Amino acid sequence: MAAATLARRIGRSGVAVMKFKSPPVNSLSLEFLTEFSISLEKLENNRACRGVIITSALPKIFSSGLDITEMCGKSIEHYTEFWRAVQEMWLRLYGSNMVTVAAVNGSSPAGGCLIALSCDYRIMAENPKFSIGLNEAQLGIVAPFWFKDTFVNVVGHRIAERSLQLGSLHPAPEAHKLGLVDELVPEEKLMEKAAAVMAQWLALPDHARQLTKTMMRKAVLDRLVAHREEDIKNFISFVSKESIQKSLRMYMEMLKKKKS
Ligand SMILES: CCCCCCCCCCC/C=C/C(=O)SCCNC(=O)CCNC(=O)[C@H](O)C(C)(C)COP(=O)(O)OP(=O)(O)OC[C@H]1O[C@@H](n2cnc3c(N)ncnc32)[C@H](O)[C@@H]1OP(=O)(O)O
Repeated sequence: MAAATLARRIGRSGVAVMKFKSPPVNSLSLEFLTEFSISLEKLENNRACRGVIITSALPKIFSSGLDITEMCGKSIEHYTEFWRAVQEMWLRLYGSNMVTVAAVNGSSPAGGCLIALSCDYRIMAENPKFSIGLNEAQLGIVAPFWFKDTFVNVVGHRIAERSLQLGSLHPAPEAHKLGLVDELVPEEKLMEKAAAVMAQWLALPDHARQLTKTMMRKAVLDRLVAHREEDIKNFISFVSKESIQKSLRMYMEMLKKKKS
C-alpha cells in the first residue's frame, strides 16, 4: 500500500515502533486506516511482539485526524466502508493485548487524539505549539459515543464534557495538566522516554496486565461491538446532511486559506 507508510521494527525487547508517514499531515484516509489495522493485527498475532510505540515520521504533526475529504461528497457505500475502517482501527488499538505507548511528537487533533487516547500511555513533546484534543465541535460535527467514552476514561467526565462541547485543542502543557497526556518531555528525549515507559510496563507478567486491561476497557469496547451497524447508519445519516457537508467544505476552505 502506498499512502500510509508505517515502519515497523520489532527489537529483541519485543517492542515494535510504528511511525506514521503519510505526508503532508498523516490524515487518516481509508487506505491509511486499513493499513494501520492490518499492521496492528500482524503485531498482535506475532508472539515475539509484546508492545508497540506509535509515533510520527513527519515533523510537527502526529496525525491531523480523519481525512476530511473521505467525508465530503462521497457515496453511501464509501461512507460505510470508511466508517467501518475507523471503527476497526479503534477496536484493534483500544482492545489490543499489547502495551501501547503513544509518543506524540506533534499536533494531534480529533482522530489523531483518539489514537493517542486509545494507547495505554501518552508521552508528548513539551512544545506549546503542539496541541491535542477532540475538536470535532469546531468543525460543526460531533464526536461519536465511543470517541467520547475513550476520552472520559482518560480524563474523567467533567473535563471531557467541557473539552468536547468547546471542541478544545489543548496546547501540550495544558493537555498535561488535564491528564490528557501522561508526561511531557523535550522532543529529542521522546523515544528514549517511550522505551523506558515500555520497559516498565513490560516488566509485569503479560497475563495479569492483559486481564486487567480487558477488565478496564471491555464495557466500552462491547458497546461499539453491540451497536456497530447502528453507529455506521448514524454516521451516514449525519454526514449526508447538506448542512454538515457545508460545514466540512467551509472548514477545508479555511485550512487552505490559512496558508495564503
Ligand atoms: C448524533 C451523533 C452522530 C455522530 C455521527 C458521527 C459524526 C462524524 C464524526 C466524525 C469524527 C471526525 C473526526 C476527525 O478526525 S475530523 C478531522 C479533524 N482534524 C482537524 O481539524 C485538523 C485540521 N488540520 C489542521 O488543523 C492543520 O492541517 C494541522 C495543524 C494538522 C497541520 O497544519 P499545517 O499548517 O502544518 O498544514 P496545513 O494546514 O497547511 O495542511 C496541509 C494540507 O493538508 C490538508 N489537511 C489538513 N488536515 C486534514 C484533514 N484532517 N483531512 C484532510 N486534509 C487535511 C490541508 O487542507 C492542506 O491541504 P492543501 O495542501 O491541499 O492545502
